[in-house]
Amino acid sequence: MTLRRTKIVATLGPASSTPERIEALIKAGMNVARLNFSHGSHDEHRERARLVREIAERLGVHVALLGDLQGPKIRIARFTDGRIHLNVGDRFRLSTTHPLDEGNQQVVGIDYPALVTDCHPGDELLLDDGRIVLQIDSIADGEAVCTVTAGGDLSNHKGINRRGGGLSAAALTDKDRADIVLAAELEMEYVAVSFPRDARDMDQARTLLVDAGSQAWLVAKIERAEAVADEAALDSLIDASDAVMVARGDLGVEIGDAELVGIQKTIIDRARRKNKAVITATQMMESMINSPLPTRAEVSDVANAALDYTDAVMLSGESAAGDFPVEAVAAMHRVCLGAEKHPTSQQSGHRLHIPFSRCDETIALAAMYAANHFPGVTAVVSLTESGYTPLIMSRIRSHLPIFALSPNRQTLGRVALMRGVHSIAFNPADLPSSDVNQRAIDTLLDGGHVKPGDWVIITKGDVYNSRGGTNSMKLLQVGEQLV
Ligand SMILES: Nc1ncnc2c1ncn2[C@@H]1O[C@H](COP(=O)(O)OP(=O)(O)O)[C@@H](O)[C@H]1O
Ligand SMILES: C=C(OP(=O)(O)O)C(=O)O
Ligand SMILES: [K+]
Ligand SMILES: [Mg+2]
Repeated sequence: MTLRRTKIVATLGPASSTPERIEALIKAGMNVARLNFSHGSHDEHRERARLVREIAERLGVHVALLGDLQGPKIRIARFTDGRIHLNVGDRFRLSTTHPLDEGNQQVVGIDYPALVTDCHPGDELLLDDGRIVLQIDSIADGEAVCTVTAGGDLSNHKGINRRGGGLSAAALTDKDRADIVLAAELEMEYVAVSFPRDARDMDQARTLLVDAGSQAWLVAKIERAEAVADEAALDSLIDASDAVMVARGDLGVEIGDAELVGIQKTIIDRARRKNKAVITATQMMESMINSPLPTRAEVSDVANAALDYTDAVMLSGESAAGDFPVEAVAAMHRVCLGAEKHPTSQQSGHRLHIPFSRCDETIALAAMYAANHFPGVTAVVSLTESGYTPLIMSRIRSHLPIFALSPNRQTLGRVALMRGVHSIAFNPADLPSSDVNQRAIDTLLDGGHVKPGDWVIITKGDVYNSRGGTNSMKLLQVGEQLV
């Protein structure tokens, strides 16, 4: 089977919570399951996480869990009937005093008192990633009175942005703190911070995670106008993270859709140069919420993100609440494989003229350079403790698979997000060091990933228990007698 390089993140929700569905999603190609803490209870998330772990183990694959914090996003509360429909010209009120469970056709509650002080008549509010637009007519008695200028269905908990940005509270809320503890309990491989303003927000989240006993890698969601206002702002957020997400839902609303495509390319490129993973998110297969096939535009969007060399493409409503979650994963799988055949996916000019700064980085990049240039090589193998070496390796464009061999379950899950990296459980601790390379090759042979006569490149460190320990690479021919 052809290994897909571009990874698939799928959000789990009501449409993807039964054991059968989760199994089908994994078989169709879900590499990372996203639990969105903006929706659902802790017990629901616990149960989904348990199912993902259990089913992945039974199927012999590694699927990472990504917890996505709600952050300071302002959301409407709930409707008595779950949803309403707004028409252009309707008058609709957002109220800081209306009961939170009793939204109706005229008014819905909102748990953000500052809305009425931060907003002014004439401001435009965008709901549900911009699908619904309200113009504020007046503000009085704790309510914003609005006219609908773009209508549609509106359901519980949809987000609110102001056109032009600048509408949100402090970065980590009390709810986020509680959700971080849950992420630690569930040993999630990744935690995403929503609406970080700068590196301090990321540092604060990291401290909270470490205090909760979590080893999760941190994802900065790039979704504020401020975060992409200049290169320094973007770079400082990337530097403070292990991975970033091009969170196009909110970002597109804040900066406008015309700017979005260029910014996506900039974020992917800068993240990769800084040895960070990157996820491209939101509305990638949006029409598949109601349709079993994507549009040509969606096919093109997913393929172009893959050609931009994103690590992963993401599904939100398509897999969480749509009618065709498994088909959406299958469509992404198919489209990514197609895009990866294009020559630009395989040729690299990565950091050709830029010095390296660390030993493991130098070995990782040299290994990939050698692999890309020596035609006999069919696989790159990294014996890794933390997953950091395969992360660096996978920053370079290549058509060769990178195998991350690790004894650490969280590491095996973590590499599931990285482009072109495939995980294999492998414990070198009890082997004499002279046997380790042969045993690694045998493992690849057993999995049908290489055949006698192939060349493989193996990287490793002298000790197996520290991040950043990789200091050697070896070029070996499969089947050759090793000493
Ligand atoms: N755990 C969940 N429980 C209920 N509904 C969910 C859940 N996760 C996602 N959804 C639904 O799928 C939609 C799209 O998912 P997503 O993009 O993750 O959410 P949002 O844009 O609201 O943050 C949500 O608005 C919500 O209606
Ligand atoms: C992924 C995003 O965040 P959320 O779905 O939580 O709004 C986004 O805004 O694109
Ligand atoms: K979220
Ligand atoms: Mg968002």
